[in-house]
Amino acid sequence: MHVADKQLCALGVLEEELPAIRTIRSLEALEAGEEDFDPLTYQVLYAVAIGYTDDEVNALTGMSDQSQTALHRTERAFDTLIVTEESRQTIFIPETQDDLRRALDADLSGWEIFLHPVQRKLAYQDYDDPVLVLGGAGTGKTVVAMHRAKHLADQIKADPSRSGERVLLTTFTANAAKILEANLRLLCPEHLDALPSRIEVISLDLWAAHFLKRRNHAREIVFFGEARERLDQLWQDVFVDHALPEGVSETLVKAEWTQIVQAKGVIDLHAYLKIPRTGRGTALDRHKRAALWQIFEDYRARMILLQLAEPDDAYRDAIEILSAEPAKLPYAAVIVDEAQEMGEQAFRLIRAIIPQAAERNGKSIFIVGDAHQRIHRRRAIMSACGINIRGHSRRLRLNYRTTQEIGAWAISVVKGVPVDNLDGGTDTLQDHICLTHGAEPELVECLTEAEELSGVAAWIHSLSADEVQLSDIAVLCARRADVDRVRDALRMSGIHTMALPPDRDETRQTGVRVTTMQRAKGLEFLAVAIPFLSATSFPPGDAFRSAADAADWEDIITQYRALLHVAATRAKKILRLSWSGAPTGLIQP
Ligand SMILES: Nc1ncnc2c1ncn2[C@@H]1O[C@H](COP(=O)(O)OP(=O)(O)OP(=O)(O)O)[C@@H](O)[C@H]1O
Repeated sequence: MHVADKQLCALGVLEEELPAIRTIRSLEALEAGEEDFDPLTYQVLYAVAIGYTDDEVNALTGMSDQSQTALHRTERAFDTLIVTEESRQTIFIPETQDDLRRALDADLSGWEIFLHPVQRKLAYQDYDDPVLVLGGAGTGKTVVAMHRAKHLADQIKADPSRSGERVLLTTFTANAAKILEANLRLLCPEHLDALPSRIEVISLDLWAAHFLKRRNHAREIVFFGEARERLDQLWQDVFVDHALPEGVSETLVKAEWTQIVQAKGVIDLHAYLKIPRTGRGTALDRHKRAALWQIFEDYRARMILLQLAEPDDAYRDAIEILSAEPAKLPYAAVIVDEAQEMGEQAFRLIRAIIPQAAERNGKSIFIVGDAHQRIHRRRAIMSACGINIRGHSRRLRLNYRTTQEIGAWAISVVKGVPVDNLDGGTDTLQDHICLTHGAEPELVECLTEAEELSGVAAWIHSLSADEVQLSDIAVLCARRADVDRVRDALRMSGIHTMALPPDRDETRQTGVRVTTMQRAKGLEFLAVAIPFLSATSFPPGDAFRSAADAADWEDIITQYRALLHVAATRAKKILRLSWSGAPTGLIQP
């Protein structure tokens, strides 16, 4: 690619740096020479090299100052932020008096005021087809999803003939939905508080459960806990009554049930014999499949007898009801966050809530996700579930949360792992850019776990001495049991802790946040410690309980890579990783 000197200078490159720039022949060489350039020059060169247009580069460089400003929460008044033409392009300008008052009065985060032009366009444009937004951790996918919800709810509010319509903003877990709702309350409380509310925020599991309850569905949907144990017992009863085909273990039967039969919605032997089992590690011939089908039928029959249902059953039942009465729902749109965790039945349900025909009447589907962060094993190809994005797939590339140093480390954990784009293609973080710089992640090798724990406590004390708020620090663990251990150790060192911040109200409480990596999804902290990354603890031994063969084993390792990637990308500025003995093979110390 040739870019003229004049053009580079117009984008902000210093003239005296041009000779050095002209020696660079590849992106790798540019990355290696980062230290040699002025930071702004580097940012411009990088953006040009990965194909940004001049306008995008200008927006990016103008943007970085303002996002920094917002993240540091300086006291600048809102009207001084919108004086320049450049900032007008890059920020979200309040459209109502209420929005403006909130922006001026409240302690707002960056995302409530700023939107990058790419984000703004995505959230505020009208589309004829479903839209998919991909982007690495911290690129503002959730922010875009929230602004999209606000935009669509604004349109409903503005048109009295649409009164009663609403936007369904959904995500994978109830915890993530809670966080979303708390943030949305800052952006557009009037839509949540309206009667009836113009935006409904709920996990898809719960949505399906409520929907079926209103339709007098008799079966209890089993998510976890005591009912889950009853299903485990059911499997044991079924195994007593059936001989397993040669070479097939109980673990394999259960994995086949979850990952093929339930995930793909297979309901009869004929379909099961024909279904492609892509990704499964153990071959099953016709004969074995027929034998397994008897086991599956028996398990299903017993489950129905006990009036229990698995989440995929619930999705399927809801889809069936909706297919018979599609027009009755109030939803003008479905917006999906964390879409990488949604399986086939979930996408089919979303399609059933907004059937294709309804798109002609202005109803819409908007999906955001990042398969690098898939921490559960469900996956799907959206177009195979009837959600055809017809080229409406967009990528967000700028990471507003983590420093370049933390981002690079987090990406190294998932490097080489093939990652999908939720629609049958592949995805990559090659063009991911972090907007800020900071210290390298601290990698700490210890002799024992006790030493690790006292190291984490000393680290927290030193951050406190540097005036970092305890509530801005998190310790993230792979296992629930470790959360308690960490809390005990920190308490002994005189450090106040809090198990989990489920919503905004609690973020005001003091105390270091100690939680599992899974529950940290959707959150962010100034400083994050991740202990217990030794070869014997990460992944934890019991993680492999459901592995039926080598392919499952690999899958679980990939899942734990993603989990560590998620945990590391929760850190905005400081990341500390530790292990005792040998480190996990998932990191390069
Ligand atoms: N245009 C922007 N200007 C300033 N800050 C922004 C902007 N967009 C997003 N942010 C901030 O970046 C951080 C990450 O945003 P968000 O949580 O939406 O990203 P994400 O892509 O959903 O992340 P993840 O996939 O890791 O959950 C948040 O602190 C958000 O406020």
